Amino acid sequence: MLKYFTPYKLLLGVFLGSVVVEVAYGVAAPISLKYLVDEAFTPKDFHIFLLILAILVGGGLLHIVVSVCGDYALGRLSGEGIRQLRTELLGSLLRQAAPFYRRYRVGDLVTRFSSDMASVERVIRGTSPLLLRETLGVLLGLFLLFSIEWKLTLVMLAGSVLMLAGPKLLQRRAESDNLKYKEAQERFTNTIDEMVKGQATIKALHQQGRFRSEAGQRIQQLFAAGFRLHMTNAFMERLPLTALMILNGTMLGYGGYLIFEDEMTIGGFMAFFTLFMTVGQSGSNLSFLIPHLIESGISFQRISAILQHKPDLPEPAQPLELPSPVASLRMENVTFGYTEENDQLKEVSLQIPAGSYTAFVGPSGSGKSTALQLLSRFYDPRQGRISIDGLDLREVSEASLRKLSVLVTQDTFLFNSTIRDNLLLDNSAATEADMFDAAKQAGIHEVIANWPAGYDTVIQSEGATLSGGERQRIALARALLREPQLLLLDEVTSALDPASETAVNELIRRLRGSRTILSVTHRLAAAAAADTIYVFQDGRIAESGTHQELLERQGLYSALWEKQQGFRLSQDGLHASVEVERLEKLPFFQGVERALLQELAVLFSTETCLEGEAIVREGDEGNKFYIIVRGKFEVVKKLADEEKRVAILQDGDHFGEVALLRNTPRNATVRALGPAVVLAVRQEAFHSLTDRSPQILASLQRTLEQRS
Ligand SMILES: Nc1ncnc2c1ncn2[C@@H]1O[C@H](COP(=O)(O)OP(=O)(O)OP(=O)(O)O)[C@@H](O)[C@H]1O
Repeated sequence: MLKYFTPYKLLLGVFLGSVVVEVAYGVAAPISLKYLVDEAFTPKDFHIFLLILAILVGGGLLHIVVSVCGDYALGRLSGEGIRQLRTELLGSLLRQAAPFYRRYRVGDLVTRFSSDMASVERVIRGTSPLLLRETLGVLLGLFLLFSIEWKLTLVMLAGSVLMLAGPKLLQRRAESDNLKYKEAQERFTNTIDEMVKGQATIKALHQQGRFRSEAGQRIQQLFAAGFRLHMTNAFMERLPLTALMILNGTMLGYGGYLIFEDEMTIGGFMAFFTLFMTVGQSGSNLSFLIPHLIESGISFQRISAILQHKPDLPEPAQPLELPSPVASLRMENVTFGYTEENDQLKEVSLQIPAGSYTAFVGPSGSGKSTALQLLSRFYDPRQGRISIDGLDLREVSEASLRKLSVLVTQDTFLFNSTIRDNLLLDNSAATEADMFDAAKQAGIHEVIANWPAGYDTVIQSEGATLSGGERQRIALARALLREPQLLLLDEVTSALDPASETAVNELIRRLRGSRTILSVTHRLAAAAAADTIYVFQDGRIAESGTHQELLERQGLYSALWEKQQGFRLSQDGLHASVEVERLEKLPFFQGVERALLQELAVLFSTETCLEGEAIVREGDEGNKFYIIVRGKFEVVKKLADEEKRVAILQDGDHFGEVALLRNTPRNATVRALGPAVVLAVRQEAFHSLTDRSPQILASLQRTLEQRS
C-alpha cells in the first residue's frame, strides 16, 4: 500500500510526526513520576512541582493538537489510498475479457470489492496506525525502562516471556482434553439413544442391568474427562495471573532491594512500575492486532491477484483503426477451445462479404455461438486468424471494432436505469426520434409507450420484471441505435412468440444489404432466407450454401430441416398442431395407416412451458409422449446426487415415447431452457386408438426394443 501513500508526502509527514509525538508523550508521561516524587514531593519543592506540571500540561495540549492533525492526515491518506485501490481494481476488471470472467465467479469478484476491501480498509485506517504506535511505544518504553534500571528490566522481560509462553505450551493439551471430553459426551449420548430406542426390547429381555452398567461406565468416563478438562482450563487461566503475581512480586522485591541498596530512587521505582504497565499493555495490544493483519493480508493477496491479472485479450501496443465501410470478415483455419483439453472449433474457415446475410445453424453444442463470440473478439483463436479487411482482430483497436459491430445474445443484460438510458447508453449523437425509430424497428416501441412512464420507466433487477421477449427486443433496439455495419445475432428469436419472431425476421429482411448480418439460429425457417448458411457439426463446418443447395445435398441441413417441418403454430404461440406427414416420419409410426395417424394427430394437445420449468421429472411415473414444436430443453440425469446434462432437445425432437406403452418411471428430467411449446399425447388417449389398431403398439414396441 505504501506506493499509494508516497505521493502525499506532507500528509505522510504529518501523520508520522503525530505518531512520534503521541508515543513519546504516552511513554514519557510515567517518567514524570520519577521527577515528581524525587525532585518535588520528597524535598517539598513547590517550584519544581509547578514546572513539571506545566511541562505535563503543555505536553498534553501539544499531544491533543498533534493527534487531531494526525487523525486528519491519516483520514486523508487512508481515504486516498483506498480510493486508488478501488479505482485500480475497477479498472483492472474493466480491462478483463471473457476468459477471465469464466475463471472467476460473480461472488468471488464482488467479495473483493466488499469484504476484502473492507478488511484492507480496516487495516489501513485502524490496525496499521495502531501497529505503528504500539510497536514504537514498546521500543521506546523498553529503551526508557533499560535506562531507568537495566537489571530490573531484564528480570521483568524474562518473566514476561514465561507469562506469554505458558498458555501457548498448554494450548495443545487443552485442545486434546476438549476433544476427549466431546468424545466421551458422544459415547454417553449414543448409549442413551440406544437405550431409549430399544426400551421395549430392553424390558422384554430384561437388559436393564447391562445398560445401567454401560451407562455408568460412560458417566465415569465423562467425569474423568470433564475433570481433566476443567483442571487444564483452570491452569491455563491461572498461569498468566500467577505469573503476573510473581512478576509483580519480583518487581516489588527486587525493586525494593535496589531502593534499599540506593541503586534506585522511590520516584524511579514508581516511574518504572507505571512504564512497565504501559509497555505491557502495548505488547498485549500488539498480540491482538496480528490476527487482523493476517486476515487482511489474505484479502490483499486476493485483491492483488486481480490487479496483477494480465488481460487475456490485451489491446495491441499500436492499435489499428478499421476502415469504413469494411469489405469482408474472414475466419482462416480457426481452432479454439474454452479449456486446454477440448477444442470447440476445429479449423473453421469462412468468409462473410459486407452487406450479406449469413446464418450459422447446426445441432446444439456444435460451436455456432462460439464462432460468433470469436468474431466479436470475446476470445482469441488458439490457432488461425480472424480478420476484417485483412486486419487481424488482435491488432485492431477495441473501440474501432465495437463501433463496427454489435453482438446481441440471448442473455440480454439491462442496466438498472431508465429504458432511455439503456437504449442510448453513451450514444450522445442519437436523437429522441432515432430512439423511437430503433424501438419501432425492434417491435418494442408500442410496449414501452404504453407504460405509464414510457421511456423513463426505470428497469428493476437488471430487467427481471420484463419478459424474455421484451428484454430481447430492447437489446435489439439498443444494437440498432448504434448503427453497426456488422450485426451479430445469437438466437435472438428463441425467447419470442411467433408474432414477434416474424417481426424480427422482417426486420432482418429490411436491414439486409444496408448491414452485414450474421445470425446464429437453431430455427431453420429463419435461416432459409440467408445468402449463405454455414452448418456446424462438432466444431467444424459440415456444409455451406444456400437453403436450396443444402436441401439438394440431402445432408445434415436437410435432415434438420425435415425434422422441423410439419407443425403449425398460432401467432400467439398458444395453439399448435402436427401434420400426418410429420408423424409418419417418427420411426415408430412408419408404416402405420394414414387414417389412423390422422386420428392420432388430433389427440395431441398444446402445452407451453416457461424457462426453467421441468416438463418431465426423473422418477415420476410417465404417461405422456411429447414432440417439441418450438424451444430448447435440457435432459438431465441425477448421478451421485448431482444433476448432469446428458442431451439438449429442440424444435422437432420428441421424447417420452415409452410412456405410450406402459407406466414406467421417467429415467431423466426434461427442463425448458427458454419459453417453449410442445405437443403432448396421453397414454389413455393413445390406447383408445391402439385398441382398434394393435399394429401401432407392435410397431412402437419394436422400435423401442431396437433402440435399447
Ligand atoms: N463459456 C463456456 N465455457 C466452456 N465451454 C463452453 C462455453 N460456452 C460453450 N461451451 C461449450 O462449447 C461447445 C459449443 O458451444 P456453443 O454454445 O458454441 O454451441 P452452439 O452450437 O451455439 O449450441 P447452442 O445452440 O446449444 O447454443 C459446447 O459443448 C458447450 O458446452
